[in-house]
Amino acid sequence: MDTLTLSNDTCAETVARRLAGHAVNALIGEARLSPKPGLVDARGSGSHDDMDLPMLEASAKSLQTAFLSMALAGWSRRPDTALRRRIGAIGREGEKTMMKTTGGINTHRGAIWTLGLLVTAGAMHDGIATADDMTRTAARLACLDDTACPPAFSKGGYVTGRYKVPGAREEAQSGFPHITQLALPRLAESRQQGASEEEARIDALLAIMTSLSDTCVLSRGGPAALDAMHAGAKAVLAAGGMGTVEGKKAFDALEYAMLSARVSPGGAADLLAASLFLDSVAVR
Ligand SMILES: CC(C)(COP(=O)(O)OP(=O)(O)OC[C@H]1O[C@@H](n2cnc3c(N)ncnc32)[C@H](O[C@H]2O[C@H](COP(=O)(O)OP(=O)(O)OP(=O)(O)O)[C@@H](O)[C@H]2O)[C@@H]1O)[C@@H](O)C(=O)NCCC(=O)NCCS
Ligand SMILES: Nc1ncnc2[nH]cnc12
Repeated sequence: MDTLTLSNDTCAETVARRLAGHAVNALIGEARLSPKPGLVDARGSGSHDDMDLPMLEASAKSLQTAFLSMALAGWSRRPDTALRRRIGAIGREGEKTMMKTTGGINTHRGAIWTLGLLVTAGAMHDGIATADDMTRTAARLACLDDTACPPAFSKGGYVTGRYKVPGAREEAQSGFPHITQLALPRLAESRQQGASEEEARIDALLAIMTSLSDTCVLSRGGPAALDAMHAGAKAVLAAGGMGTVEGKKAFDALEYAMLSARVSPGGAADLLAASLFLDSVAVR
């Protein structure tokens, strides 16, 4: 191996480890963030009776290897079908590892998809890219067919077909608009307005919840629950967000509604984790 190859390999490994580490940290940061309506957080299990914070943290840590493999596979490459198939295969292995870790509970299937694409995209740009570069490249990858992916029933596939709305696949294929147009701008705005870091992150989650067709909410609660989530999240932000007394009051009402309907915005949680990932690795 010549010196150039060796240094390129070393660089790939260093960048891939950094990206995978940030992805896991983003998942842990999302899981610990409190309060979140309906979701598992540091206070409890929200609308879930099969998940808790230690399980989410263990699940996040178990995905380090999958994210590392995706980043190594994507290093300095352009999007093509071979790469799409490769990360699909790694993603399915990651799902198996997650399921083994959680005893069969689906904690992070959507996150493996969203963060997997973004980690790969980051490595395709050699670890030096803006959030827009990474989301655009991830979208190109998501638009490619993974012909090796076995067809299987999914709740997301069922509700997106039934209610004619976009789901996780379409969010990625359209360049993650809920991250680039809602979460990241809101995170910056709330920080600038003097909200604490925790409050700013909750505001970013709420910004996603104002508009996402979250298939977790749809499959448990139908369109009425989804509409209530959109309206409730808008009310919190319109009241000034989590950094204000009125915003916190509106948040309590939203949380009460989501817990009563036993719904939980798992898709929005994944997109928040992906936003935190981009916030920590993207070049500005
Ligand atoms: C392309 C895939 C994402 C599959 O998508 P599909 O929609 O067909 O399948 P689902 O199994 O439904 O997974 C989608 C998960 O994505 C999250 N999500 C939901 N809505 C959106 C949205 N609009 N935009 C982005 N992301 C979204 C969500 O994941 C989170 O919630 C899960 C927990 O849900 P919960 O309802 O609480 O738990 P369940 O046990 O499922 O239900 P209950 O019984 O409790 O009610 C958890 O996974 C969170 O992460 C959706 O669940 C992709 O997964 C795929 O093709 N995979 C194959 C392998 C591959 O290619 N991997 C990727 C390599 S990069
Ligand atoms: N905090 C959380 N609670 C429930 N489901 C999730 N999926 C991803 N993050 C989650």
